Amino acid sequence: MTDVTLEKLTKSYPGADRPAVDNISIDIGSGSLTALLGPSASGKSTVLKMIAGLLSPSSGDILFDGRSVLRQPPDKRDAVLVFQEHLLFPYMTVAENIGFGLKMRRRPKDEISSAVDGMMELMQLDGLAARKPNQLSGGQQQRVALARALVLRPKLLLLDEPFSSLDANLRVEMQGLLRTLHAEFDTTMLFVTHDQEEAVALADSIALLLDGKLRQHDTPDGFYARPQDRSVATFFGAKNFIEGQRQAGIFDCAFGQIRLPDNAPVGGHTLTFRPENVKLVSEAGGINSFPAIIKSIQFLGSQTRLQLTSSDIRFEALVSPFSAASLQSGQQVMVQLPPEVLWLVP
Ligand SMILES: Nc1ncnc2c1ncn2[C@@H]1O[C@H](COP(=O)(O)OP(=O)(O)OP(=O)(O)O)[C@@H](O)[C@H]1O
Repeated sequence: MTDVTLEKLTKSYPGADRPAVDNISIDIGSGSLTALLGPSASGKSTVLKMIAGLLSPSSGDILFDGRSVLRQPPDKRDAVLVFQEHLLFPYMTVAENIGFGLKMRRRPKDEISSAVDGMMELMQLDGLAARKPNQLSGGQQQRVALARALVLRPKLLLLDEPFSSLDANLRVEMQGLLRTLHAEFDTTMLFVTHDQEEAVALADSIALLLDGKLRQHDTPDGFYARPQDRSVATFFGAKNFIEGQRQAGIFDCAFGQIRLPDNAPVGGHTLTFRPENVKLVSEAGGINSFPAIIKSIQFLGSQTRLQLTSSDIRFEALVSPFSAASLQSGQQVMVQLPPEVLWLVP
């Protein structure tokens, strides 16, 4: 396991008008499963390649367990990078692909063969040893790519959009497998994804990159409960942003005097709350409750989306289909925003 620290890491490609990676500082804890999350072109792959040693930073440092690795070539970093396109050797069998790294390290033949057998079993690749990559499904190819990386027992495993080419069911299966592997191997894992749901489902910490900058590094629930700013909240699906004035523990806005939680950040002037945290209540008078008119109702299967307005301010709620069963557009309802689900962003 390796603790990875990025210190003011910056990469500017020649001719670009802004750095692809801009002054990123972060500590990726030893043994963690961390997602590097961001939309396309936010700099995720560039960070991964610099950590793997395939690209040199323009400035800043990369430390493994407190020591700079900038002068170490990729093969000396004990970090293995698995690409989205698997990049298996097409002319080698599955077993040869998996054993390739150990062969390069000149390990004895019987050691390679037992390590390969062990990985084939762990990755549920039994019976496929003699196949060539083009005789495998996409999911099987991804398993072979993971096996080829993990057989080297790297201290750091880097995965670039590992499951993006797989269909939804296979994706969920591979995500489960990755979590199992993380629990089984003493490896720090850092994976790149543009999919916020995948990051939340898999990672124990998420680093969000937007335009090459690190916007927030937090636990998955931290991004929902405590987004640092509006762009972070929006990336995580927040819809409700209400302008107003903060006065101590109260937010004065179109909904009235809304009581804030004690930990609401100082300096925030926009109230945000998740649609799923809006409560429908039967009576007026509760804390942070106010009337609203239903503008539209959309059945989504396991939830129902309500578009609401109160004092001409639109907001969204997600409620259970059961509690929405008797509702109609145009109807007035009482809603409640419990203080603990509220947050302020700048
Ligand atoms: N070799 C290169 N030369 C010049 N510019 C590059 C190079 N590689 C990447 N870039 C640019 O750097 C920026 C970040 O690219 P990067 O591939 O790191 O983003 P990403 O977040 O991984 O995107 P994606 O999810 O689309 O793969 C982009 O604007 C891209 O065009």
